[in-house]
Amino acid sequence: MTTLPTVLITGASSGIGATYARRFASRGHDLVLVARDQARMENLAARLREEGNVRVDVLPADLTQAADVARVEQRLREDERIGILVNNAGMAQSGGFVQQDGAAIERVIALNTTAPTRLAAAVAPRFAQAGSGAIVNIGSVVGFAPEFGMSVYGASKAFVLFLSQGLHLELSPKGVYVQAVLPAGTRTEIWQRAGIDAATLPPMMDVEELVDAALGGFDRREAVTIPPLHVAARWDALEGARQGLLADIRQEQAAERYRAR
Ligand SMILES: NC(=O)C1=CN([C@@H]2O[C@H](COP(=O)(O)OP(=O)(O)OC[C@H]3O[C@@H](n4cnc5c(N)ncnc54)[C@H](OP(=O)(O)O)[C@@H]3O)[C@@H](O)[C@H]2O)C=CC1
Ligand SMILES: CC(=O)[C@H](N)C(=O)O
Repeated sequence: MTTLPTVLITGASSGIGATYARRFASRGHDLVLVARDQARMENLAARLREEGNVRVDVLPADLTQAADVARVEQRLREDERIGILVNNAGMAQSGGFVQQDGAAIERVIALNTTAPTRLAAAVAPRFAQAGSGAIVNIGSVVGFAPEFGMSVYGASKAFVLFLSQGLHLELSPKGVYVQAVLPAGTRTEIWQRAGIDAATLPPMMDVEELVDAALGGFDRREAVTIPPLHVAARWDALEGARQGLLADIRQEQAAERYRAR
């Protein structure tokens, strides 16, 4: 019998992360749950153990704190049963750029970019050595949309997409699967935590629908999964335009329109 890899999920105490935990447990995977709220994760863990005969460990960590990130990195390096990392923990923010203070900006960047990058870096060498493993990074369609007026959050999610695409190119030839998942508005606590009244926003996707679609992309080994994108050809066109732009960049000379007359 093949042993399924253990899945370490960050932000597993609520929303998308807790739903991933339920879905992976129902597929028979053991889990390591990471977030700050230990009691909430213990509750979820107890339910999953009861329902699914799976092993569930709880690893409390504040991923904006370097020492806590280091403990999770250590677990990822040393626990060889862990074969899937879901980098899901994240936070949004309300208000425009001029309303953000430095500490709030730093928290968003630490949680949404530094932590997932460090956790991926902790596990990637072991996965590459083994020739297997998967890293799932939760981005957002906001990363495409400076128009949404969430510049720091959107930039952090653009980073997640870029990082995922870079890791996909580097690691897939070594047998490691990297997936970026880009949800749009999904009904979770993220809105309330950011001080945004979700009732004032257009209708959103249900969290189970989002995670089931993301897992559909995972099973098909998609590099980028965008559950709310209805016309898949739009993504292919964007990628095609990007490749076309790269083909027209020539580093030895400025473009004609910038040359002195
Ligand atoms: N819901 C949406 O509309 C969308 C969400 N996303 C992304 O999905 C991901 C999950 O968000 P979602 O489920 O919606 O939101 P939730 O607020 O429900 O979940 C966020 C999770 O992250 C954890 N978390 C927050 N701060 C920290 C921290 N400092 N250290 C460790 N864990 C932390 C929370 O747990 P705890 O408080 O216990 O630490 C919680 O488990 C995020 O990356 C978000 O950006 C992307 C697009 C749309
Ligand atoms: C707060 C948001 O904007 C949301 N989580 C998203 O990424 O769509």
